[in-house]
Amino acid sequence: MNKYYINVFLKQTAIIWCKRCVSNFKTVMSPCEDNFYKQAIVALNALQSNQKYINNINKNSYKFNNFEKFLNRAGIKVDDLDQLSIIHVSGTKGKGTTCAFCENILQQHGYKTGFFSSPHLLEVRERIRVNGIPLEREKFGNYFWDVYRKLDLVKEHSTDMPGYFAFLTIVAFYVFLKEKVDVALVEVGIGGESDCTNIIKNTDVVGITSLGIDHTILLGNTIEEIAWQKAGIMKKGCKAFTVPQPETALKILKERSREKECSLEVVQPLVNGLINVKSSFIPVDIFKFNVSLALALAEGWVQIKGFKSLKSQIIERAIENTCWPGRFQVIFEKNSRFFLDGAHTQESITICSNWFYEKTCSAPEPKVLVFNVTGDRNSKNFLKILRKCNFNQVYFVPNKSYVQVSADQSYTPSKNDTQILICKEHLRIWESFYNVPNFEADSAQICNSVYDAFQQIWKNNKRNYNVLVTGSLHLVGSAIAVIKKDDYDL
Ligand SMILES: Nc1ncnc2c1ncn2[C@@H]1O[C@H](COP(=O)(O)OP(=O)(O)OP(=O)(O)O)[C@@H](O)[C@H]1O
Repeated sequence: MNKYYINVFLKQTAIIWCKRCVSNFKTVMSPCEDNFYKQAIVALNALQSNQKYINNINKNSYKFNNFEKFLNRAGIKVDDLDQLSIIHVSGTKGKGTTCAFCENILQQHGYKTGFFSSPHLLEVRERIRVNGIPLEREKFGNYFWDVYRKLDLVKEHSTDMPGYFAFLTIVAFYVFLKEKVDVALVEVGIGGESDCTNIIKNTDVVGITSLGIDHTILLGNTIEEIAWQKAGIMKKGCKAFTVPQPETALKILKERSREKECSLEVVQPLVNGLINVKSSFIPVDIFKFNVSLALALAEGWVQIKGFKSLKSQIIERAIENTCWPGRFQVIFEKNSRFFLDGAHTQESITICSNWFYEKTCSAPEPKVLVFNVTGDRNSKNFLKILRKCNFNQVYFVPNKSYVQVSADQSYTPSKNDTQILICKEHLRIWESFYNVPNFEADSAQICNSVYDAFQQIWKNNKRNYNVLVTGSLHLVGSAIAVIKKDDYDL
């Protein structure tokens, strides 16, 4: 039995690794097919990165940025997207988890599902799923090159190509049309109003998950501004759902739903008896919001399509065996417990540190933090929250699995490498806590990669540790790549 099937930690941590999850990480390929896929990744990585795109755009004029032009060049007219029945989801936190639950509920009722999400943990193909399974490498490669060649053929100058996220959005639409999915769950990239996924004109169902402060450069500094952006995905005649939100944000959502001429329902966070369903991979505070919204989206969708009502037994089973790696995931490896959660907003870091604290407060093992953040997020606030866990050892690391491991993963940080500079800033902040009364921490240091940090943890075979990896989903992805090295073909 594969070692990461093992649901390790006694009764404390019930992780349900369904077969769907495992297949996320393993595909056997012939060398030729593998090469085809790898070339696709190289071409994809050469497109403008999301970070560069964000740095270059003007907040007030970034709407779609030529997206329709690129979509047309790929052979898709905006009207063609009307063939898809879409559940469009925005929000600050919980989009991925909510969509994963909704996807599984609909799939287990026999509908063919498509799901476009971001970011990925290990491989980009995780972002485009059909029937709950990421596209196989070969299929991803085929679809990728279909779209890439069409765009490349007619480009007017060398940089006349969509950026990384826009390109993947086109591929996702292309896949869902070709695969003739019954329902396409589409998670926005950033915001809503101006996100390229919002090119869709007709949406059946809209979900807006918990709102909070993130991506402020693009979306604004207040919860009201952010709510306005996120509500931009509502469409005339759709059914929109959200979870309870701060009052001022909810007011904006309601105004937007009137303006867009659609209904808006605030879904209460407790789904009948479902709170007792044995899916404890996420803390109950998050579970009740994300699951209730997921169920409302699924029910809203069958209603709008005029299909039969969902069955409670199937719903329960689907909720039980949904998994969404990198979110409140616990893996046991080489005697240590790794708690992985890609929290990267203040609210999420609070929930994540409470989760880790509750699971480990009475455990005798030393506590270790492996941390990084990306973008313009305020790491000081995050670290302030995390310090309450009383870590014995802290590692600040770039979002890299290994230093110089293979051609496309190679990374040798220089002294002035931006990621190392960010780690230095984290270390400086952490060391400033040493003056805080009752603050306990043995030591903190910078490592060049997650592997380097884990080696330090594993070098002492006799000791068991509780290790929290958080601050960035990219960091969590790198950690999974290191932990699952034997199972996963890097
Ligand atoms: N309802 C929620 N409230 C607060 N935090 C949440 C909630 N749901 C998820 N999170 C946190 O957000 C992290 C990412 O979860 P998820 O992938 O579901 O959200 P997302 O909105 O898709 O995130 P991203 O914008 O980073 O893609 C989780 O690891 C968890 O820490």
